[in-house]
Amino acid sequence: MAQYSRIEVASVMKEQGMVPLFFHSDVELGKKLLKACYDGGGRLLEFTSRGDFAFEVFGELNKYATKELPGMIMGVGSVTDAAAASLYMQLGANFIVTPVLREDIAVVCNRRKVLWSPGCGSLTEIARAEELGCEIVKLFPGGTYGPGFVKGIKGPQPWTSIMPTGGVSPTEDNLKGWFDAGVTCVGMGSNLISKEVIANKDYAGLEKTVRETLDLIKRLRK
Ligand SMILES: O=C[C@H](O)COP(=O)(O)O
Repeated sequence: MAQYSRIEVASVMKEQGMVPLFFHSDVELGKKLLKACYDGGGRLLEFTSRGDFAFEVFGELNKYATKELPGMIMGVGSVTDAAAASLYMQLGANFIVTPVLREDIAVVCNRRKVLWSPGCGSLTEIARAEELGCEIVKLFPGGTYGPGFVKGIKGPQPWTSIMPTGGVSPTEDNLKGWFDAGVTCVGMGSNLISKEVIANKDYAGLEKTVRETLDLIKRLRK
């Protein structure tokens, strides 16, 4: 079961300002990516459920993180149904991210007091997610909506915590736009843990980018 309460998870998401995410079916490679993010200062990561053996791979990565990376919070994204959410929680997922708002997933996560973040694309969906107890909503695909959409939502709903995901990149221009608009954190996959990083096994490069991006986010928030 989850090792961190949803309050702890939400607070690390907010503090870190970024949720790195990836999928790979190779456990050993996944451990190296995880370690690079951790050594770069990351303390929370989303493994996306996007391919063969995702359950097994997550189970192994979570065991590794629990044993070798103290304080690392592991969650699962791209979860599309309540059965999968339940299984991932059984494997120790500390949070669940979904591409769409599904009330059955909200129910199973709430029952176990596990933070869930649904992909939303309208103010009506966001409001419904909050009624169901969502703390941080994922704006998906974030790049399609843009920072202007976030600014618009923060007008009538200043309490809403938003995590744009999809098309976010670790550049100053891109992140400044999002944080100036008032996001709580951003989700970052292919522009951070890129195909090139994986193909070249550039773990040192990933560690450096994670460190620099976390520093950049701190600076942008001042
Ligand atoms: O839900 C995850 C997103 O599809 C990741 O998008 P990204 O690779 O553009 O960061």
